[in-house]
Amino acid sequence: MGARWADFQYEIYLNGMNGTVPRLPTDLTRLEELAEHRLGPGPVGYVAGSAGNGSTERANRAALERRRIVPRMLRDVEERDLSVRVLGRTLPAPLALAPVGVLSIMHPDAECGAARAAAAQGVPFILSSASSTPMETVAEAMGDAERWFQLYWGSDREVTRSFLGRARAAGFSVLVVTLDTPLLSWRPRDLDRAYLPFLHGVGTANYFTDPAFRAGLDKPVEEDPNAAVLRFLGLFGDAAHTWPDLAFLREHWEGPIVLKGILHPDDARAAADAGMDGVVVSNHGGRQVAGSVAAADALPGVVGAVGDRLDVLFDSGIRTGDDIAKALALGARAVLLGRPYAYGLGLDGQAGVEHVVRSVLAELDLTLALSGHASPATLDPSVLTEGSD
Ligand SMILES: Cc1cc2nc3c(=O)[nH]c(=O)nc-3n(C[C@H](O)[C@H](O)[C@H](O)COP(=O)(O)O)c2cc1C
Ligand SMILES: O=C(O)C(=O)c1ccccc1
Repeated sequence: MGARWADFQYEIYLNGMNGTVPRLPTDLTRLEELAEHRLGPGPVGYVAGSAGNGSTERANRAALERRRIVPRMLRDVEERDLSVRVLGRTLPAPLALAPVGVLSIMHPDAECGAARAAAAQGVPFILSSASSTPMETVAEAMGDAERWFQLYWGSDREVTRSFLGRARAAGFSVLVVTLDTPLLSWRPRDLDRAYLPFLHGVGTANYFTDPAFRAGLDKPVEEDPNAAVLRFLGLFGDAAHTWPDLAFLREHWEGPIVLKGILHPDDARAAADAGMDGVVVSNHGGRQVAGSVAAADALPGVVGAVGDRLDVLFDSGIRTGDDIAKALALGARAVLLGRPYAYGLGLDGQAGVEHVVRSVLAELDLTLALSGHASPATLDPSVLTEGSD
């Protein structure tokens, strides 16, 4: 219920009566700067960095900030409910944690810390193929909480088939297939430091524990880790896939499938034609195509093309509760939160991720209430205006 999210505001003020203030800022746009000061330059550079000169990342923020909410008054927002129906399930709020690989570079609790935080708050956790912890270990840390698996759809069918079987057996219920990363982009912050976590064996846990992956190695991973890393780099992506290949995934995954990285209405139509259940409008947080269309600018076109055929989710640039409100008003059913929770993890482990989730949802609840909306259901494009800068 909405009130539950807004309770965080009172909790913070009440703690203040004992002289306690939050350990992390409640304006989540400040987390990046804090992380830059407190965390190692290689890891924070990897998370904060993006493609080219960063223009896509800046465009993502500008496209959200340019849109402004027009608040309405006297509409009875006393009882509020942020829950939404997405992919046949009810989520307590229109939010999931985005797949973010290699989280052990942020904090030793890594994916398990983030997953426990998501579980504690009732928000789905999307585990990356490139996690630093095997999927079974993360699943165990979550109990029966909602978890989705993100697939890097690589060039080895046996490894893909094995990942899908393992993910289903470990209780991951939705498959999120990332299409925008068949190759890593030109990322100057990482290039200038010659920093790539995988070369140090971070982010390869699902592969190194996988029977199909291991079967393709001449020597066990433990005996020749470099050969294993090279095999990982050779197969994690596949730039030769085309739309008909989706039939393979449809055949081997029983639950909902969501395609992540959709920016063109025709690609969204192709997803629906291929029997997919959802898309994530995303440019990977500006980390893949420098000069790409801002994700929020691509959202209305995709919603117009397929909004009545499948569920449209959104990420890339979400930093605040009002950003979420804007994405929902543009037609997204829910959003994924990326970098902010990775910084929260880096700065304060599981508690940091919970702080980030509770802050952004409290802010969303209060933003909706103060704008005249008791639930996401009344949001539509008419709620927004494009103010002059
Ligand atoms: C450090 C880092 C690692 C990421 N790893 C993955 C990944 O393994 N799989 C994936 O689909 N997306 C990955 N993403 C992209 C996120 O899922 C999401 O699309 C992006 O973070 C959204 O942009 P934002 O964080 O700027 O809002 C990663 C993003 C970051 C910052
Ligand atoms: O860094 C990323 O953005 C990313 O998505 C990724 C790609 C390959 C492996 C791990 C993460």
